[in-house]
Amino acid sequence: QSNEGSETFRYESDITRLRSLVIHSLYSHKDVFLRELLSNANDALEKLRLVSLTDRSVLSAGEGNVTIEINLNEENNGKTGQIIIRDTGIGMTKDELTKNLGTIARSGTNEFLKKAEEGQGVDGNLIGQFGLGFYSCFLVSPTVRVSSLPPATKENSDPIQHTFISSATGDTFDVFPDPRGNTLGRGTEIVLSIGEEESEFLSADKLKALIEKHSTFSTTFPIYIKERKVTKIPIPAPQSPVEDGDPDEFADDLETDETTPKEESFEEITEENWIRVNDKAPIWMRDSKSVTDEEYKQFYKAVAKDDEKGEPLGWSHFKGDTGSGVGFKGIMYIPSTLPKDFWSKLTSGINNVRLMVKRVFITDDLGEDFMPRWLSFLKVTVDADDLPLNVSRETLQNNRFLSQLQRILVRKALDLFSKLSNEQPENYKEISKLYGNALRIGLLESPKDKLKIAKLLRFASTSSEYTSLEEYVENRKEGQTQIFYLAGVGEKTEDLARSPFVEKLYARGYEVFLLNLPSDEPMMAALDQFMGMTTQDVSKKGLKFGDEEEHEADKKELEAQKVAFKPLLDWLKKDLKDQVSDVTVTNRLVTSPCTIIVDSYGWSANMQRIMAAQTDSQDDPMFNMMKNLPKVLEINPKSPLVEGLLERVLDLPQIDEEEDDDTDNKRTSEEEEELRELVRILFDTTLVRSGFAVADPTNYFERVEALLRRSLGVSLSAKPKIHIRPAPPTAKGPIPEDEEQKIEFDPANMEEMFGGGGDPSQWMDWKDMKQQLAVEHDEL
Ligand SMILES: Nc1ncnc2c1ncn2[C@@H]1O[C@H](COP(=O)(O)OP(=O)(O)OP(=O)(O)O)[C@@H](O)[C@H]1O
Repeated sequence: QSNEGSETFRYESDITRLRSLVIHSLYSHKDVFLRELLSNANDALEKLRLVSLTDRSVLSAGEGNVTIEINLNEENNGKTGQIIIRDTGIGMTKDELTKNLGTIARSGTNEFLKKAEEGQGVDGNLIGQFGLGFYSCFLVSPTVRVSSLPPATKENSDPIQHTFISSATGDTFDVFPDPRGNTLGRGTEIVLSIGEEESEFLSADKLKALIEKHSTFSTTFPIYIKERKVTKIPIPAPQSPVEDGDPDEFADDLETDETTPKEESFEEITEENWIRVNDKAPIWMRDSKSVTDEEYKQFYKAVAKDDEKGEPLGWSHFKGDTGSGVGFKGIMYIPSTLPKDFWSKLTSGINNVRLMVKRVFITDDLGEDFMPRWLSFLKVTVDADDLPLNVSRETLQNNRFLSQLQRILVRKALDLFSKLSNEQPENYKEISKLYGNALRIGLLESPKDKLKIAKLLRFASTSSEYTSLEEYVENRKEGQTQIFYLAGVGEKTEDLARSPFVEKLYARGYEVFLLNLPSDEPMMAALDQFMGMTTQDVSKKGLKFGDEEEHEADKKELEAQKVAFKPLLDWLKKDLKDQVSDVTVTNRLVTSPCTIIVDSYGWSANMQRIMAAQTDSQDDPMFNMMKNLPKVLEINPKSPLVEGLLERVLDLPQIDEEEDDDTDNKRTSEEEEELRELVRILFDTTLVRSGFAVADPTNYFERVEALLRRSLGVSLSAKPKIHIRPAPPTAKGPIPEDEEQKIEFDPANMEEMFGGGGDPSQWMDWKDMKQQLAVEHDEL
């Protein structure tokens, strides 16, 4: 090299690999170079600021800033040129230039090399995860020249500006004293030579757009860019004799054009101005009191490009400390729409948390389960004041800061929901419609927060279309210790309100939650207790009004009814012994003659339907066990129908218990057989009324028909008068050709046959569909 005092150094082997990997694998993400260089410049300026705290003299060479200049190569019509980035930061000595840029492997290197060489996700994300730093400049520039000058200090009172030169491919680099002398005053200058292929970067507008995209908030130091403005100034044309005359004289003359000034008569004036690019402080760094709603909404538009409505339903601007000394500031938004694929994406993670460190964007991929999936819709920007910039994702995930941050974000989210529910009740209705299901899942998945989440839920009930658990507890009746609810997935609340399980509670004036979301029942069961009350599925055993003790008369009446109805109970128990484990008298009914309940630990009818919707559940032993758990038939002693049944049973011919089995058949009188048929119909109907499925629908319909025949006086044995004409004998020979009717099984014809379905190969495989259903169920 011709530079005086130049020394040639060999790159460390890892660095050579890193350099070539960066260049090859990130080819399509070239524009990261600017972000990385600006981030380095910011670090250098921050370091200078730190040093200046103890030694003011280092600041003598002026303010801390970054400047970007584009020099076009005029010989080449501006198709090639240079980009020069200067900072007035801490700079580097000769030694530092050599070590920092060439010979010392940095923290993330090995991990990055491993990942990149395995071909794992070498894309924008990987760039975000690793500080690729300096070597990204080789993405756009085949040779890079760095000159640097540290400030004068006691230890180094007369620093000398040095230059580092390296090409993208060689395995050596040179360092020498800058032949220009100390031109920088302080700091670092990076000169990139831009070839024709990368000429898009030789535009101030392009660079400004890149800064806006990646680094608007990346530094508090001003970034200036030199803009060239070319203006054309007309040069007054020499006076012609024609123009001396009356101009109107030629007004209609086609030749007039000839008098307009020619191109040569313009002069180009180039003005160069330094324009500040990053003059806005990011809103999350500001005091929330100084930020207007409009500004919050504007920022939301920038972070939530996928929100069609573009307006958040609420936001929270927070700052704090993780407790381990890392301060942070952030903003979280509740979007006004859920992405269409939100529920199917729940398991694959949504990257809605943008982590910045000191305003430098680090990553929006903190791993699938950084935010609990039920809160993954929140759009969050968090800026930490202190985290190593070049941490990899693995080290990030193990970072204490992140696990603390995770807890804090959940808490902030719950606080935000709670604040909105108190302060903006109308808006909260919309929120709870959109996110109610997610919050229910949150209650199921986050036992620690279940009481907080429970307060955020809203339900319909027998007394209100929209109410909360807290309001429910407030409105409870004296002595009431249970929160009553009935769940029926997808059912209308009006229909649930008419269920036999609700009628007595409703008639007595107790409030019952009417729940129809799939997550409702498991959620209520998981909640178990709320403000000292327990949750009670009214279709299950264990319901208590709470005033039973005070009403001795009621209790006595029930006892008396148990005695009076004993013959009916005994008869039913015997007759329905395969279907129910017990038959009891109940006072939970008003007009319905009977109902079927399950044990408190069993699945309700609703839950059985949910579980049955799961593919393959029929073969699942757990499903079958839960499905066949004993049910109890409860009869309403006040129902005229039940009274009628009792009379019938009492009227049955008396059976002598002493007689042996041989005579058993004779004992089954015709009356008893008829009664048995009626009871079967009543039982099946009660199953349906109670939300269960009838075991054998064909049998059920035959019984109903028999009942109808009896009431119409039609003979039970009468057969339909119908003559069945058998099909002709098996056909022989080929099918006669008839083009019009011929339908060949050709996938290309499928569209016609089924009225359009696109490319059959794109159709969902039935197996996939089953799997998807299973996934949906699991999410539940
Ligand atoms: N503009 C600069 N001024 C002063 N020192 C610099 C400058 N740019 C780079 N350096 C030095 O060179 C080192 C290597 O830079 P590089 O960008 O490759 O990695 P890094 O800064 O350590 O990581 P990251 O890219 O995550 O910031 C830096 O640590 C710093 O010491």
